[in-house]
Amino acid sequence: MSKSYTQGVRVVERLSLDIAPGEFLVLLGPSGCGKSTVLRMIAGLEEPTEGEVRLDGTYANHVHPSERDMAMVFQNYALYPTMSSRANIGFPLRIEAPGRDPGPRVEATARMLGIEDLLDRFPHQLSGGERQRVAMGRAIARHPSAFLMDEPLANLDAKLRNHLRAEIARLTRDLDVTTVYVTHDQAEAMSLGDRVAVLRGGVLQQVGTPRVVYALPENVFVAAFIGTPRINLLRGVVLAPLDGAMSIGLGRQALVLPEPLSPDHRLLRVQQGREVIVGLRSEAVRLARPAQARPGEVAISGLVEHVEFQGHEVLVHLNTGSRPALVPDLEAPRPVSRPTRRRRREGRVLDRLRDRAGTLRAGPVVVLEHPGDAGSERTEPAPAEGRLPGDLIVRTTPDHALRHGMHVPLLVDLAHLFVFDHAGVRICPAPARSPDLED
Ligand SMILES: Nc1ncnc2c1ncn2[C@@H]1O[C@H](COP(=O)(O)OP(=O)(O)OP(=O)(O)O)[C@@H](O)[C@H]1O
Repeated sequence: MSKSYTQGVRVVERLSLDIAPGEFLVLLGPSGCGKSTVLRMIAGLEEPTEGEVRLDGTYANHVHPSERDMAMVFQNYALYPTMSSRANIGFPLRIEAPGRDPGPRVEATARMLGIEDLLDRFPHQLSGGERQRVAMGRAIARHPSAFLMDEPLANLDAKLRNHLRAEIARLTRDLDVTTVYVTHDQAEAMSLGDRVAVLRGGVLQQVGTPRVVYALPENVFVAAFIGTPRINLLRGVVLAPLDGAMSIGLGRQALVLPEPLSPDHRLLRVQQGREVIVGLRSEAVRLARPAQARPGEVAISGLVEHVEFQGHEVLVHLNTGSRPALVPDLEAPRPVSRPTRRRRREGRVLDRLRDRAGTLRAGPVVVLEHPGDAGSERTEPAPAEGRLPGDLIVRTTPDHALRHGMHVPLLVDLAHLFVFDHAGVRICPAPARSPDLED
């Protein structure tokens, strides 16, 4: 299905998703990517501009929200301020079955959520977490066929969020109710979802189990959006000389691919001379000398730029002489200078062109700052605005005595190497190859 609010501008672009009965599906993406719009179309609060919503296989575009047997939970609780928790939880039951006493269901729901002692309080007498529990109670009490949750934990502090997250996971599992959950928090998505659907600019990028979207991201955006610390993305170039070992040049250094080449590495040969993006999660690199290399590990080195102490671990920001690839939607917003009149006019023309094209809000997944000069011997990485120095972040234990300016040896585990083409699409591991992870 697609959705346009203003004519021609699609905020959801040909999204196709099958949600299984009892499944917990998370819609994940940055602010404004269309998650809530998708949820509202499922709820019936918005009608798709094109396409179909099917409920249990039946065309349902025109089915009124109240007829869809779904319960929504919002970020802002949306409790009736003049009603007690008891009345709030019982409200949908009274609408559904007027004349029947909602009491027993309300009591049972409150027991399930551990909020029996809050039933006679009013919303202004409750904390944020308690209000959200009451809102959950109101959704659960009706025994709907689906829960739709729009960032229900966004207004709570981190500790409470973790606690309620665990509660939501337990409740939805126990109740076995199909749940669609919207969030921009990847950690929340990964810990809750049976599957995670990653959206960007209204376009579905990938849908899969948390394990698959983490281990086999289909493009640079998914790779960068999921996982902390964020994956390292370095601009590289594939070097495949006829008479020597194949390698991926990373500015000042290169990853030499061990012989015999693995099937995935062999496929990289067609990229010879082309710019690629190398993705290394922090677990793919360790601080160790070349002599300690295990099979499949190759040596590079880096200069310590910054050491981030986190207690149980340390994040080391290194300069390896490569240049980072930027993922536009994920970079910190840059200060916008006031547009000149000319630029404003150009903006309007662009908007009109975009309108006429009918789509697409999603630009390129990745931006290579200076296309064409990837192979050149630039030794200094160009630091992106607002970023910490260094092009590679490595996780290590706190017992390494590291200081700014130290030169340290590194081992890269090629089993954890991702390679994306210049447009950001994953080419290694090869997309067709699906290790046992793909389920
Ligand atoms: N009623 C509306 N009229 C016009 N544009 C809208 C309307 N609702 C949403 N939009 C636009 O549609 C796009 C998607 O919005 P949506 O709320 O679905 O995104 P989201 O991913 O849920 O974002 P957030 O996490 O910030 O809520 C945004 O650009 C938004 O400005």
